[in-house]
Amino acid sequence: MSKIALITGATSGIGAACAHLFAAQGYNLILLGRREQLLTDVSKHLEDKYAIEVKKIVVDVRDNEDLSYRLDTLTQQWKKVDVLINNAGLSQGLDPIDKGSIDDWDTMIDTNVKGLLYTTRIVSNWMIAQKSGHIINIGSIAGKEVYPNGNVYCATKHAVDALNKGMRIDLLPHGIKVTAINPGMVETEFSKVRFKGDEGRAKKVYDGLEPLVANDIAEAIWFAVSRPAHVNINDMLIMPTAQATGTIINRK
Ligand SMILES: NC(=O)C1=CN([C@@H]2O[C@H](COP(=O)(O)OP(=O)(O)OC[C@H]3O[C@@H](n4cnc5c(N)ncnc54)[C@H](OP(=O)(O)O)[C@@H]3O)[C@@H](O)[C@H]2O)C=CC1
Ligand SMILES: CC(=O)[C@H](N)C(=O)O
Repeated sequence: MSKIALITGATSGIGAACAHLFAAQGYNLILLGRREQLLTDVSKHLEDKYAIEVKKIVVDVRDNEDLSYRLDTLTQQWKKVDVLINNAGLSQGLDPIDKGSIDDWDTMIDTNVKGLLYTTRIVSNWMIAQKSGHIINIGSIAGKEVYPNGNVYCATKHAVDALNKGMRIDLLPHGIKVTAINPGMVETEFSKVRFKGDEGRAKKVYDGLEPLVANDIAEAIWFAVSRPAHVNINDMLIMPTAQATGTIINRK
């Protein structure tokens, strides 16, 4: 059976780019996201184009009960996951700590941290059973530096940074590789989501510079996954040439 990649947040951006790249490499895919139509469109396109098999799971990674149920009902064959890409995540707002929305904070913490934990808690056990696997955690430059008004989003990505290091220690004895991929600015739906659909404000983020595109990150992930058995990429920081630090550029 072909190798299997499980990708959270596969309906757009980096996750969708990873789905395309891994499909092109002949992987069968388990794709997760909340938007069913987008998931169906991506899945059908890839099955037609690459003659692979795709399992689509419409789920909110914040809902551990539903996530556990949907993953547990996969067949044993489909639980032989070779690569887990913990990608689902978002930012909400860009406000100073004294003005931030508690609901926004909860959404970011529940998605970026707890959603990643819930998924990993299940899939890591599948990998332990097969004594192999590779977990890719999508962090951010925001997990290395804090920028003005980045507060809670940066905190969630700092948490991912710590979790990545912890997973690497805990899972090494089981022959499981763990890698953090930390992008700078990537032009996806990220900023539109951050600014709650304000496309003008989202576009302004990238004014005057050439950001990364989703495939830049997918290719970096493929590099990490395709290293020989004795090599592990622990942590990769990938920035637009135009972005020297995590400081938000042109985001007002
Ligand atoms: N773009 C950037 O500049 C950077 C992005 N990152 C990180 O990269 C990752 C991917 O973001 P990016 O591709 O840019 O953004 P997008 O908004 O394009 O994609 C985010 C993906 O996550 C999914 N998602 C969000 N919330 C949930 C949820 N509760 N349950 C399930 N899936 C969810 C979305 O699917 P759906 O809405 O269908 O559920 C979507 O597929 C995120 O973790 C982000 O923090 C890191 C650094 C920079
Ligand atoms: C600054 C970044 O590169 C990142 N997209 C973020 O918003 O944290």
